[in-house]
Parts: sequence; C-alpha cells; structure tokens
Amino acid sequence: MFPVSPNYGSGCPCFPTPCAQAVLGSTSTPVPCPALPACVPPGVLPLSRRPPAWGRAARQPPGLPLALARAFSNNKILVELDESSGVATMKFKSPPVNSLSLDFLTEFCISLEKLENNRACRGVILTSAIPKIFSSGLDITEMCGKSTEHYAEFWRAVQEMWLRVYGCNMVMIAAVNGSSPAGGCLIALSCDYRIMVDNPKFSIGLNETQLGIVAPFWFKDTFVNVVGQRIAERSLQLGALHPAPEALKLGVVDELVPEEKLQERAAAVMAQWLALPDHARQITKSMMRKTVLDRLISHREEDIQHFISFTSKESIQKSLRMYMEMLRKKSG
Ligand SMILES: CC/C=C\CCC/C=C/C(=O)SCCNC(=O)CCNC(=O)[C@H](O)C(C)(C)COP(=O)(O)OP(=O)(O)OC[C@H]1O[C@@H](n2cnc3c(N)ncnc32)[C@H](O)[C@@H]1OP(=O)(O)O
Repeated sequence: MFPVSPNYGSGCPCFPTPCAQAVLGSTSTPVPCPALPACVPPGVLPLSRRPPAWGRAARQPPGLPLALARAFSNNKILVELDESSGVATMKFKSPPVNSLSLDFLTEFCISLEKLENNRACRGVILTSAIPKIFSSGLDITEMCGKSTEHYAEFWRAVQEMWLRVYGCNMVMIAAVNGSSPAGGCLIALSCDYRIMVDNPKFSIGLNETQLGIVAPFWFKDTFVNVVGQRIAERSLQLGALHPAPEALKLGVVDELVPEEKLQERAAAVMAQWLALPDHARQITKSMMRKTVLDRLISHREEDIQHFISFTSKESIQKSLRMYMEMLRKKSG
C-alpha cells in the first residue's frame, strides 16, 4: 500500500477513501482527478505521482537479485540503472533509424514507468545506440495506409510518450548523439536539458511542414517553452532542421560537446541537477509545465480524432507516401 500525499485530509473530495491522485507512488494511468486541488499542492505534476526520492532509500522487493534492479533490456531500448548515482540511461537501439513505431513507443513508456517506480532512480539520460541518429521521429509507415483504429492507437501512444517525458518527476537529460527530426526533436525538447554532439552534420528541429503535415499544438507548446515564440514560429513554419551549431545559437539545445565527451558531460550535468532537493525541483518543474500538460490531458480524445481525420485525408496520405519515396530513393 502506498502512502497518501501529506496534503490529503478531510478537505479532499475523496476523503476518507484516497483516490489515485492522493496516493503517492500510484502507477495508474494519469487522469485528471476531482481531488487534485485538495490532495496535491498547487503546481504538482499531474502525471507522475511518485514521491520525492531525495533522501529515501531504494525500495526493492526482498529477495530480488540486485542485477534485476539495475538493468533491464528490451528489444528496442536498453535501460541501465546505476543505483549508486540514481541515474538511469535509456539507449534507443531500433535500427535503422530509431523511428518511433507503436512498438518502440510502448516499450519506451513501459521502461520509463519502471524507472519511475524504482525509488533508486532519480534521473534519466536519453541517448541512442545507433550511430549518427538520435531518433528519426515518428515512424511514417505507422501513418500510411492503416486503419482508423490503428491511427487512434498509434496517436494515443505518441501522446502517452510525451505526457510521460514532459510530466516526468525525474530529471530528464537528452544526450543527442545524432540527427533528431520531428518526433525525435520532441523527445529532446521534453527533457529538462539537452546536450548535443558538436557536429554540423547532425540536425534537430520540428520539420513537419516539410512533410506537408502540421506539428500538433502540444509539439508547438513544448517548442515555444524552450526557444520562445518568435524562434518557434519561424522554425516551425519553415520546418527547419537546425545543424547542431545553429541549434545551440537558437536555444534548441543547451550545449554542444565533442562526441567522445557526451556521456561524461551528461553525467556531470545530471549530478548538478540531482544536487537539489527533489521536492523543490519537482514542484518548480510542475509549475512551469502544468498548463501545457493540462491542455493535452483535457483535449486528448479530441486530439486523437483530429489526428485520425487529418491523417486519413487522401492529400496527406499522398504527401507522406511521396516523402517516404524520397527517403527510399535517397537511401537506395
Ligand atoms: C494532426 C497532426 C498530424 C500529424 C502530426 C504528425 C507529427 C509527425 C511527427 C514526425 O515525427 S514525422 C517523421 C519526421 N521524420 C523525418 O522527416 C525524418 C526522415 N528521415 C531522415 O531524414 C533520414 O532517414 C535520417 C533520420 C536523417 C537518417 O538518414 P540516413 O541516411 O542515415 O538513413 P536513410 O534516410 O537511408 O533511412 C534508412 C531507412 O529508414 C527509413 N526511415 C527514415 N526515417 C523514417 C521514419 N521517420 N519513419 C519510417 N521510416 C524511416 C528510410 O526510409 C530508409 O528505409 P529503406 O532502407 O527501406 O529505404
């Protein structure tokens, strides 16, 4: 049984039976809860309800072999947790280009949830095991010639991935070691800090307009929160992919480092962030992100319907097919 929030009491609508929102450490799917204002201090992240890990010992079931608590490897993402530092690394390894397929997204969310539920973990570094590519963004084949049901399932998974990363209580650092268009860029933008390899051949940005599609409002909101209105407006309309040095200049990433220093630097930045008490940092993060998160949470079904009707249009299908054809010709 998980403990309840310190704010929980007779003033909560759900008193005396604590709802999911009032229960710290609950892993249930995030849903807006009527008890939220009373049970949780204003500004606390609505998604991840794991309690602050700062100063707490790891919660590991007795008898579980230590190795199991430290690492789990799946098909498309390698997860390693260093319990002494409290830092996990999630390494994308889905050849050829780490595209965000339904399977990838599902595995991503499960892996992150596992880490959230492990109190030994306080920070996560996202990076790639595929040379030169961080992530090629949403898997375009998931958006081409599929059923309405498939589009709905896929888009829910994309939403879930963003809600989990953007709303994550843990410190999230993107160690961007390759190109990162569209959905790949969104993952990086959703982290707390972005370090990119100093290589002008690697680019990052929300290039949706180049595919004839439109970045959803929550992609746009996330981008605006990182770079500001003017830069986001220009970059989004042009579907710009910014080479690493330009990405730094515009604030899309926070710093550039030589490739061989990337993991070391990510660990050093993580240590700086983890030096703060978790609860203060988490509440501050929530305060900064809550409005944007709530906007999608309260319009989630509408957003799925919009994606389905937009993607199902013959003109959009044609654009996506032509884009895939262009990629194939380039690679072949
Ligand atoms: C209402 C809202 C509606 C819609 C919103 C949707 C929002 C969409 C967000 C997205 O993320 S859309 C995806 C955008 N991504 C891209 O534009 C990237 C495209 N890819 C590239 O630019 C390059 O592939 C690269 C990532 C820079 C890597 O280049 P490289 O030369 O190393 O590889 P190559 O191009 O040869 O690709 C290898 C192989 O992979 C296939 N591929 C690449 N990207 C994707 C992808 N995103 N989805 C599916 N498949 C992808 C490519 O076709 C090649 O396949 P092949 O070997 O069979 O030819």
